[in-house]
Amino acid sequence: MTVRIGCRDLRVGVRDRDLLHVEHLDVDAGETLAVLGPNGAGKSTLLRALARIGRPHRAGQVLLDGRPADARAVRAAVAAVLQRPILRRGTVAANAAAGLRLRGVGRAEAARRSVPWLDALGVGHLAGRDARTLSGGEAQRVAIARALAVGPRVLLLDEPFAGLDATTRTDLVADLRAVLDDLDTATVLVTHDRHEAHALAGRTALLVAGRIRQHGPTARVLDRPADADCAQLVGCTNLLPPALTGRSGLLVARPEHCRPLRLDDAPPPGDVRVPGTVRRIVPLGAGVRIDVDPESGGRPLACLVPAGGAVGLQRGSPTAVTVANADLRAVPPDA
Ligand SMILES: Nc1ncnc2c1ncn2[C@@H]1O[C@H](COP(=O)(O)OP(=O)(O)OP(=O)(O)O)[C@@H](O)[C@H]1O
Repeated sequence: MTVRIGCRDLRVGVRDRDLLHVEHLDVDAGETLAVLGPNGAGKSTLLRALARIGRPHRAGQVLLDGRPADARAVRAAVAAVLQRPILRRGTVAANAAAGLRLRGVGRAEAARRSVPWLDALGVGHLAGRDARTLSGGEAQRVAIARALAVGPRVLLLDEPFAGLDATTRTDLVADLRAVLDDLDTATVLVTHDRHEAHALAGRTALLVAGRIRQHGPTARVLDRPADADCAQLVGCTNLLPPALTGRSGLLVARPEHCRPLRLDDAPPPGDVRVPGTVRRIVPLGAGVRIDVDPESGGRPLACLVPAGGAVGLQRGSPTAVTVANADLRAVPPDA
């Protein structure tokens, strides 16, 4: 694999405040890297700095093919898709061709090269439609087709699925995955959704407060959070300090791995068991979320169980949140 785009010691700031400081990031040709972070972490700032658009970065370098690249070289290599697609007046076909037209390609050639991307993204049948009449999901597909039509060496996606309903999002994620699998484009996907990272990216970087806290193969990052902030990002939202578990060190667990048992049910040996009281029960369609206040105090623990899993429990019921040893992860305590 060859490194297609990267950065070294990249800093972006306002006045005396650094919004972003990324020491080292590389994305290979044909690879998708997810940048996962909470609101305000600096994800869009990183994407814009990589694309060399907007505010100039304060320090550091953006690399293309391993060498420092100026804004012109980066812009020639990169196509970006933003959270809310901006489509121009005119037909869907004209919008899909717009990136190529901007790069000086003639009208007929631009149409010839862009129409297959509309087909690949499942919106070929809308080619003649006024682009401003499209739904959010359709518009996002056209925006992705427009970006891919230019044959970008680097594709930057800034929360491209935000604002889409669950079914539309799942369909688009699957279609995009199939398209990207056939390209040697280096793709950076910014998202706050770990499921999107899992579906699309071989590697994931967790960005917290402008810094990369953890970085590695997506499956490993999602399964082995490096600290409590990373644990929250990857869905291990239950914090189990020693006072709750009797064990040394901070443990974390996913709600789907926590079960509210009756107080007199003996958990299998080795499982952690936290006695408490049901705080609330929230039906969530296919499942039920049961929040439990631990007896010894601290933040409530969330249990996600299949529908029917709350039988016999109500607000105020005594219970014991139980987690199998294999589902617990140890993280260092906050610095
Ligand atoms: N011009 C600016 N002046 C001051 N602060 C700014 C400016 N632009 C961005 N910021 C701050 O920089 C931080 C990072 O913003 P950014 O948009 O990159 O976050 P993000 O991770 O993409 O968030 P979201 O998920 O909400 O889109 C935020 O705290 C934001 O308020």
